[in-house]
Amino acid sequence: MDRSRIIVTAVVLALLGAIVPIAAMFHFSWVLAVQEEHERLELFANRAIARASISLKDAAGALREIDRFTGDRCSVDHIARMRRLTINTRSIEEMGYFENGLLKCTSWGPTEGSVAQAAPDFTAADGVAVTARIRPLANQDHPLMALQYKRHNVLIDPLRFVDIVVDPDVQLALATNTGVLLSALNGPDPARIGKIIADPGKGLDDGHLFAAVRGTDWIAVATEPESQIVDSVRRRQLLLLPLGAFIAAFIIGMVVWLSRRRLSPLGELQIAVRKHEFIVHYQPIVALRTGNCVGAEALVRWRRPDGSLVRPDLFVPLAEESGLIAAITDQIIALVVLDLKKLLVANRSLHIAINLSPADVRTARVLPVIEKALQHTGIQPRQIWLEATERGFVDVGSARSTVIRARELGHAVAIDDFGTGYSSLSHLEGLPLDALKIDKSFIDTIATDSATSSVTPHIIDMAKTLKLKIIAEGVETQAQVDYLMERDVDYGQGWLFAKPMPAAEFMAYCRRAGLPA
Ligand SMILES: Nc1nc2c(ncn2[C@@H]2O[C@@H]3COP(=O)(O)O[C@H]4[C@@H](O)[C@H](n5cnc6c(=O)[nH]c(N)nc65)O[C@@H]4COP(=O)(O)O[C@H]3[C@H]2O)c(=O)[nH]1
Repeated sequence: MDRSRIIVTAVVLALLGAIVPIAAMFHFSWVLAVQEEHERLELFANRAIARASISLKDAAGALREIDRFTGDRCSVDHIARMRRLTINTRSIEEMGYFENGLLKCTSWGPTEGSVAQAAPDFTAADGVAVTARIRPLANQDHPLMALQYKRHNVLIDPLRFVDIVVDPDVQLALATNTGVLLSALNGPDPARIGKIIADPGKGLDDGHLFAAVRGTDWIAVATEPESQIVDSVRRRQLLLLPLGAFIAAFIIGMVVWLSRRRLSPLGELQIAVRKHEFIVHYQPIVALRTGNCVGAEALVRWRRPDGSLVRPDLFVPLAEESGLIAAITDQIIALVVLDLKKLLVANRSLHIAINLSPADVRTARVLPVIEKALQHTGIQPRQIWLEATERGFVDVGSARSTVIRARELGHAVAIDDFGTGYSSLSHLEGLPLDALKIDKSFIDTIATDSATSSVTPHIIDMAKTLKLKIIAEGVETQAQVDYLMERDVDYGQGWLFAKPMPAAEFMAYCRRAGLPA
């Protein structure tokens, strides 16, 4: 992902991180307020059911008691008994006695026997038959409910069933389980109640919150306008919005931190390692006397997703500092094998020099990696040279054991950029090296009157004393070649011969320049 895409992604994530938690808290405030209100409405509906059941139980008790009366029916005693029960039972408006399906007397006295017994809507669990709505002769506009047990019945004002204390904004309705509306409190909309009874539960309908509860014999519905929860929502918002703002700030902070990390050089390098964004260019090494190509130095390049190449001196120091260099070295080893296996197998005199970091030299970790990479390839270990700068040999003890082990495995080991650090002859004497690369800065002084120009012959002499092969690095002019050849320097590497190039070009170069016998 390139920088602009990372920035756009980070901005989008930060915006989402800011909006989503706050929007979620608005939503939760609403959901919690609705949930609480539903519970309150459910409580009212439950109370209405309990109230209706108590009323029904009282009325049924009165009916059973009058049924046990043994005297003459509709006698003074019978009527007086019915009246007493009517007065003492809160829910009962009137009690009546039927004979042959016609009302013969009530708690208020004998009747003319013209009122017929109403057909029941349902029979409750205790055997009491319920007729939901009957219109008494005395008050046709105010329907009552009739409960009937054997020959007696009682009339009940349905309002008694919802006779509970509720807020004025809460509307209550009670219906039979079969859906017949019995009574209502605070004037609920009958159409809405009808809809809710048909599908009882909790919810929001046309700006009204509702909760319906189904009892054994009844369904109670409590509703109220949605606007009633505004205060409750605000209260919750006051609590939850700071939490949302905190989460938003946390997410934005994380996005900024992660994107800065991702955009930092180290973050980019880590991703490059993970995505194997490295390639190898090969710079030919030539035999100065014949001009033949004897091998190449493998030089890493970081190919960015946009195709641009990053020079190693821009990222190798960071890779060494962060420890990522180990993974990069491993990838370079694998790439060298992949790129040049055929060429190396066909030309045993060719070698490829791989650069090791100081840590690689210190730990020797890289040796088994190379051993494994060469397995079953046909490439001989002596065709892989290992190069390390003077910095890699500072800790002589561990460097020495790595060099010894590398040479046991068949590799040649070269000291790179020689002369730029603090290596001295005595320092080198302790290391069983194979080759020495003279740094470009010394080659540059050849045929000049620079102050350091006198150092180059000393380095050459020193290498010869130690019987090391000498490779002159950064050769750019024929004058430098002539000078080096005069002093029997074996090999040269530099732009005069070729710049670092991809594997295919290097193979073509070798064919052109010729290979040693
Ligand atoms: N102006 C000029 N330059 C010349 C000439 N001949 C060669 N060079 C450059 O000198 C550098 C030689 O590599 P080095 O001394 O090992 O120095 C290397 C090496 O220390 C390090 N490096 C490169 N690849 C790797 C790698 O795979 N692993 C590790 N650990 N370090 C690497 O990065 C350094 C720089 O590598 P490069 O940028 O490829 O630069 C290369 C090469 O392109 C010339 O005639 N004129």
